[in-house]
Amino acid sequence: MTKKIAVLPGDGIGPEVTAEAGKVLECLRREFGLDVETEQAPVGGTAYDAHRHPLPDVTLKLAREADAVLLGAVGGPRWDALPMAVRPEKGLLGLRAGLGLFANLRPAILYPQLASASSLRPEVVAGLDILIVRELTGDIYFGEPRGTRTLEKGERQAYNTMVYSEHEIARVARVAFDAARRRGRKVCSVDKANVLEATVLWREVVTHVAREYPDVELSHMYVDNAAMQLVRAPKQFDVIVTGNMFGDILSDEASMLTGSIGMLPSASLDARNKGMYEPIHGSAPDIAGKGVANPLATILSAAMMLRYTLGAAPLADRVERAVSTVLDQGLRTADIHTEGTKRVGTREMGDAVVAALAAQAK
Ligand SMILES: NC(=O)C1=CN([C@@H]2O[C@H](COP(=O)(O)OP(=O)(O)OC[C@H]3O[C@@H](n4cnc5c(N)ncnc54)[C@H](O)[C@@H]3O)[C@@H](O)[C@H]2O)C=CC1
Ligand SMILES: CC(C)CC(=O)C(=O)O
Ligand SMILES: [Mg+2]
Repeated sequence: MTKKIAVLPGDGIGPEVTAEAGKVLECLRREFGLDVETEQAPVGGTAYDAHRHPLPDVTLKLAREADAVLLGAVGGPRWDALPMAVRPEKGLLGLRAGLGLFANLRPAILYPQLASASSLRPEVVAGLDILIVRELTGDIYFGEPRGTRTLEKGERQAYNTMVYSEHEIARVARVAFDAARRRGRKVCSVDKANVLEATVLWREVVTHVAREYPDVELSHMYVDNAAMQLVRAPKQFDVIVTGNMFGDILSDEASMLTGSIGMLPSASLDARNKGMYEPIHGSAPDIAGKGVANPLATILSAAMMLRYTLGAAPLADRVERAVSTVLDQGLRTADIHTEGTKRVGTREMGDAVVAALAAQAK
């Protein structure tokens, strides 16, 4: 049966990079018989401009009814002064919560061709393959109470609440342990249990869940140390499981080990592997509209969609192979450009991936 993909381009470079992933899906349809149809809807700032809300009902409905969602990015300076409740980022958080996407898989894999684009020495990152499993619907991003109040003497005070329940921790921990079983059988749980009660509970629950996985080695690390270890010796990690905020920050850090934030895809999954797929980066207002954004993170997110939700792992392999081919050809967007390689724009990079994919059908 035809699978439906909701495409939510969003803001800034979002439409530029999702357009290239769209071309890749179209190529898979044409050349390899992938049975999908796509439908677009607004999210983020562009949705606010059109509907006065960053997540209009029509978008949430489309996302709920679709088999999978492909999202670009949301946000930008144009909407930064809006009240928090209608900021573009709330549209994204609303989608994650509304679809129950509690597990965010962020693979940080170094393509060998990009070793010299990494911010670390090639020998430190060669062969890097880390999976960050970030809890996505809890923590300080969703905790109540939150807000701003005025104290007696007229000074304003703002507050947020870091909160985790046992079931939220246990379910994402199981995702991490299950993933570790399919790879290096090591999970490092990252927390701040020396200071924060919410993460004392995190550590307790992860330790408890680990008993179900005697074949997987569990370690714990404080987040400040983890941030340091990621740039000191990143290959010590196999699967990292952590909360929403720490995972957000550590995955941006890990992306640079692979050459660029423009290389890191993600899958946000519910309990039945229905998912939303998006690059880990934001709307990059500094380069939006210039045609220079790296579309590979979004194209690789579409590959994750093929693998996790559409049951088309062989096609996911093909897309990843096509990305490797264009890197072999020496094509680089500005963010991964190094001496001796050819600088290309967003569209040229997307077209090259499509050409490499189509060549596999010959
Ligand atoms: N998932 C989402 O939709 C996210 C949205 N945001 C929003 O995006 C806006 C900008 O946030 P920033 O903190 O600047 O983060 P950002 O990820 O948009 O950009 C950070 C830096 O990375 C570069 N970059 C990002 N993606 C790139 C790509 N594909 N190719 C080449 N370079 C790339 C940007 O040019 C910029 O210099 C904000 O409104 C923020 O709230 C931020 C992160 C995630
Ligand atoms: C709205 C933010 C939480 C988006 C973000 O930075 C992310 O998901 O990586
Ligand atoms: Mg982020």
